[in-house]
Amino acid sequence: MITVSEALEHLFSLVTPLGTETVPLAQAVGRVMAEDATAVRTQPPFAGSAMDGYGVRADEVAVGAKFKIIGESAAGRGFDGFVGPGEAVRIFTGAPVPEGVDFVVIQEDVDRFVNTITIERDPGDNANIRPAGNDFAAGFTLTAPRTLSPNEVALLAAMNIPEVTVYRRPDIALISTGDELVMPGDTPGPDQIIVSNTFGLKALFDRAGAVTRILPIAKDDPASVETVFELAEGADLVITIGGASVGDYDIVGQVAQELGMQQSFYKVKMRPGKPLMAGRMGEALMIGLPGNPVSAMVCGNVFVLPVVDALQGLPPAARPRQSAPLAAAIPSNGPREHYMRGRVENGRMTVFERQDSSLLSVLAEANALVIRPPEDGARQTGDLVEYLPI
Ligand SMILES: Nc1nc2c(c(=O)[nH]1)N[C@H]1C(S)=C(S)[C@@H](COP(=O)(O)OP(=O)(O)OC[C@H]3O[C@@H](n4cnc5c(N)ncnc54)[C@H](O)[C@@H]3O)O[C@H]1N2
Ligand code: MOO
Repeated sequence: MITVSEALEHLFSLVTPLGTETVPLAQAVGRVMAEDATAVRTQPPFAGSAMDGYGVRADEVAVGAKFKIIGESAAGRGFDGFVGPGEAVRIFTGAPVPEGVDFVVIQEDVDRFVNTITIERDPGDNANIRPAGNDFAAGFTLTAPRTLSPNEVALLAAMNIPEVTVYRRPDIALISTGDELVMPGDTPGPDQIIVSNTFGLKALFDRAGAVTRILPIAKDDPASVETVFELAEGADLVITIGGASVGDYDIVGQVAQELGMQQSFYKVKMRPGKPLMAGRMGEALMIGLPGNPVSAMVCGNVFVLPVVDALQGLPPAARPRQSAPLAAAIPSNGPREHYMRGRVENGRMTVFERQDSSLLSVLAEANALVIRPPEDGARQTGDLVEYLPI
């Protein structure tokens, strides 16, 4: 059996980043930018006032000083003239600072009588002026690749970039297998259960930028699995759930290979998630996830998300780990790398008692997978453990 990091390396070797497309800025959040974006203008393009008040000459600012108001500078409509000694301009936040002005006295520190102001309170040392280019200068570059956050979308807008070149969203086809499975809302027979992790996985992948199609559930017979595989035509990534282990009805690997899947690996030294498989299937990448709901979700986080990232042109790498001290002791680990469900709160990690890979109610409580190396000894309260945020 290979290790988790070896399996990830194998997966990355099967990935070729997808092509690119151009999208309007309003649809760019969460997408991976494919080309550097460079500002063609300086922001702000002029020295602007940071406050509402009166623009004057700094060397004249003193409590008791009087100024004559000679005009107004508003945002979008500046004052064209020159402001000389003893003169002031009424100025508003975001307005261009006129020539001659190098200090804005906020209006709360001033008494105004008709067209004259008197400084009543010490305005301090802050000139309340933002210099031109205070935010960024023309030529400033936001580098690619990066997954665009709302903050970066705002920055691109300020840079006057109306559309962005991004990597195409991966098309993922999700196939659940098993005679026992019915869709949520259907009426299950006495030996049946509701398909669940399919929906969790779609949510997980779509949040990472993919467009995930849930295909019809395949029955535990080769003809049915084959038919549903055909429906996956065109997908960048075909993901099966279940039928991956060694039971008589675990036929996914065999059918996939009959359809031309070139297997890269089968079985990983981890817990849960041991019966993971992957390979190439024509143009697509195929990943076979174990059926146990928590195993499927753990493998989705550990393996599929980095693949979704890499398909979208991000550097091939595991999702970053964090660390936290344990809130309570945990026993030693066995021979497989264990991804234990836990919850980090107020900087301390609680590892849950119940770790069976069928427990979605426990997974839903978790916000972390605590990573235990193989044969890791017992850990005490306060010991630092590594985890993957989920
Ligand atoms: N003799 C052995 N038995 C098992 C081994 C082993 O090494 N030797 N490995 C165990 C491990 S570990 C896992 S994980 C499971 C994985 O089995 P499969 O991938 O073949 O999954 P299934 O048998 O089809 O299903 C397992 C379990 O999960 C339920 N399931 C499946 N798909 C879904 C779905 N989409 N939504 C909700 N639940 C699903 C299914 O009903 C089963 O209860 O094998 C162990 N056995
Ligand atoms: O490794 Mo299985 O994935 O324990 O449940």
